[in-house]
Amino acid sequence: MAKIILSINAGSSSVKVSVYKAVGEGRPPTQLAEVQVAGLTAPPVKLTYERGSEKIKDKELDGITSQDDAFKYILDHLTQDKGLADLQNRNDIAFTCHRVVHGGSYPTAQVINHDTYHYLEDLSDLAPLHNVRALAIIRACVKELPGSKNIAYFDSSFHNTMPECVRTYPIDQEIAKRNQLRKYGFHGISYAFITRAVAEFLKKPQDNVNIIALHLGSGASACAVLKGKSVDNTMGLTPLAGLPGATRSGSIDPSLVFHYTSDAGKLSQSSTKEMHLSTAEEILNLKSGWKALTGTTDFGKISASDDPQCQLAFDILVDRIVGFVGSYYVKLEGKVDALVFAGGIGEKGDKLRAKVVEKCQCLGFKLDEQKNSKPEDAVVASIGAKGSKHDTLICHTDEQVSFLRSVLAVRTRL
Ligand SMILES: Nc1ncnc2c1ncn2[C@@H]1O[C@H](COP(=O)(O)OP(=O)(O)O)[C@@H](O)[C@H]1O
Ligand SMILES: CC(=O)OP(=O)(O)O
Ligand SMILES: [Mg+2]
Repeated sequence: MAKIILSINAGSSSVKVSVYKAVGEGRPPTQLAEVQVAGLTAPPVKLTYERGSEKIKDKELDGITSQDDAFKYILDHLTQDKGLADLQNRNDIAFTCHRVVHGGSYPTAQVINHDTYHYLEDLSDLAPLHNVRALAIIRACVKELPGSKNIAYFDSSFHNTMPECVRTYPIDQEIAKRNQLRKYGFHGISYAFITRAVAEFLKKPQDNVNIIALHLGSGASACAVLKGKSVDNTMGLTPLAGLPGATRSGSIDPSLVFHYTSDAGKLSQSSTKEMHLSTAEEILNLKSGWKALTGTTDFGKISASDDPQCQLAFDILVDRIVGFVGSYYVKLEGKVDALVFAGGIGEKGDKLRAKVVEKCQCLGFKLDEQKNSKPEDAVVASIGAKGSKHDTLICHTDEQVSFLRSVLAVRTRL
């Protein structure tokens, strides 16, 4: 019987699952298929599926409203695909690897058992759009796939190398330690993939790579990578800090919430037994960002529109990104191999890339316009102008491969 591994990535607006087959000790598993259910914050929800030459693109789905629904749909889709001969039965699935955004102080992948599950559950309030949903999928796996082993890897782990002065918030340190209030940073699974892929592209050892990386998806962040390690990330205690996103405000003056509503500290109506969300957290995580400014969370539409609110949303993202690029350029002392764009917006948004790089021209970044509008279809593609001081790259990040590698690295037997 084939040993099938599912890599499950519950993002804030999508669920992406890659299917792999274990081919034996010491050899990397082979990828059989990739499936994505996207648009959970901007219906219609759409299915994309790829297995060899078999492709489904943007098929509209009804009745799917959560990451949990999406996962169950994906599981049925995979087992019912006659062309996926190695996965005809749920018992074929031996391992389910999960992207969990907040891993607290976990440095490496963890097998899910009673203790690890509850540790992650306790962290749910610190990643309200993510952990609760990833844990719901883990519970679904335990129920629907009793024969498979669940292993989790974390978006926060890559940032464990951030210096203390970056990690520490200037607040009462006794309270900070007791309540684990510090900057954790997120999108680390993607930044680990980007760092490794860019090192290969530049033909440099990974511990010699300095980049400013931008993961711009429904959640957006920037990361400063020095000698292959994260030294700063714009997200913080939770994924709310830093850049704005589809439904998130990004960094604002923290006292704004008390002026926005006097109910800021009360539990929101969408709180559940699993998710304790204050009114302020709900406003800043779910009712802000592009959605609040433009009514849509689709940044492709926002970029193409000449509506003034869309243009404002576009300009806000550009402004916040270039602010962090400048800050990280200084943190890296100008020794920057490349500025790297990744994530749905980073990979597809040529207009945004053009504007960001134009504003960063004073630092030595310049685009080749033709390459930017028609980038090479490769994992990493250069879009920088010939002769510019620093290169600009697009990286097609693959979080599912990245956390699968991290799981394999801890030598869980496959
Ligand atoms: N052509 C495009 N230009 C700019 N943004 C785009 C384009 N196509 C898709 N996007 C945006 O990419 C984002 C989704 O990114 P992705 O990284 O896949 O999401 P998630 O954070 O859920 O993993 C959405 O905001 C979507 O609108
Ligand atoms: C951490 C985070 O914000 O993830 P996503 O962009 O997938 O929502
Ligand atoms: Mg994502």
